[in-house]
Amino acid sequence: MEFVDLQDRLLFGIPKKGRLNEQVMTLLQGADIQFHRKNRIDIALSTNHPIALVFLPAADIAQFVANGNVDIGITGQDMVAEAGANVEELLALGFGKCKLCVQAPVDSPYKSAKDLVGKRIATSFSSLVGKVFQELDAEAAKAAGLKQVENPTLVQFLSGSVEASCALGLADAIVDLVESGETMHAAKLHAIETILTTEAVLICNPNKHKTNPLIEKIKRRIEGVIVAQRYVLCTYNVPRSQMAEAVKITPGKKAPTISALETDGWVAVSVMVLKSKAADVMDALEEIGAQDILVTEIKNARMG
Ligand SMILES: Nc1ncnc2c1ncn2[C@@H]1O[C@H](COP(=O)(O)OP(=O)(O)OP(=O)(O)O)[C@@H](O)[C@H]1O
Ligand SMILES: O=P(O)(O)OC[C@H]1O[C@H](OP(=O)(O)OP(=O)(O)O)[C@H](O)[C@@H]1O
Ligand SMILES: [Mg+2]
Repeated sequence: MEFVDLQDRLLFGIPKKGRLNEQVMTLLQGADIQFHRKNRIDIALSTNHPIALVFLPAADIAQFVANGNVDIGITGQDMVAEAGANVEELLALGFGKCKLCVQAPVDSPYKSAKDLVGKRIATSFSSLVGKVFQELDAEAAKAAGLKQVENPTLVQFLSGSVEASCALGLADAIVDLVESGETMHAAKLHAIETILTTEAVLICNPNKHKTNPLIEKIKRRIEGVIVAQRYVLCTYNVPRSQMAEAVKITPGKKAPTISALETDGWVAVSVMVLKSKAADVMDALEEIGAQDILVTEIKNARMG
């Protein structure tokens, strides 16, 4: 194998496949972190920064960052919690949003996690789930005046297709991620408790952050890409008498930029608006007499 010289490069752990991969690739592109990845090689040197991208399973990234095998990385908060990894969360990225839920067959009598004490639970999150059920076991024992329960809950690790385990008779319930609920409903399961909510995060080894200005630069660039993805720029003209109303509708991220127009009694406003709210904002502005309302995409941003 060709020798890859990683000396003096910041190592950046990237999910190599799965739900987070595509969006992370978009972030890297937006942040202008260029690289060339050879087929089937999991380390790619950036061509315009002293960075090496290390493509890893999302589940391993938190531990790699905590151990200092890579300096920074992107993975889910669920993965950080499961690994019990000591990492610094630099930035929540706003994608990979889902919940880790206890799920039971819809035709089962289980209505809460407590009902599953002494039963069999299948999950890919055996460390987190083990802790949850250890506590529930202890509570059940205490309530019964015992030192410990006779039948401790059995938490069984499965690396994938966890939702099939109830139908296969392997488990009484499962703990797995839920986003749309499609997978859960297709397996005739329903959520009876949420253990945590999660999204993708940029993480860093706690000892590396303060010493490496490149980490701060990457964070700022990624932050800019996220703002640009989330917001649009709205400009409009409005009678000065309606300015207070207009500011209520478009308060902006910090404050709107307001400038006087040549036409007497009118002002021009330029303001950032959440993309998801843009159509409602345009309706509301029109109602108060605003004119020439334009919404434009933001390509990149740096906020104060
Ligand atoms: N349905 C989902 N919706 C949103 N985010 C999700 C979803 N499933 C997983 N994630 C997030 O993505 C992270 C990585 O999960 P993913 O399933 O992509 O990895 P994987 O299991 O290694 O890949 P694959 O499923 O391709 O084998 C999870 O830890 C979670 O944070
Ligand atoms: O609520 P939903 O929108 O259906 O999403 C939840 C599913 O997404 C993930 O699976 P993934 O697609 O990563 O497949 P996997 O089970 O092979 O990991 C997760 O493990 C759930 O099964
Ligand atoms: Mg998966």
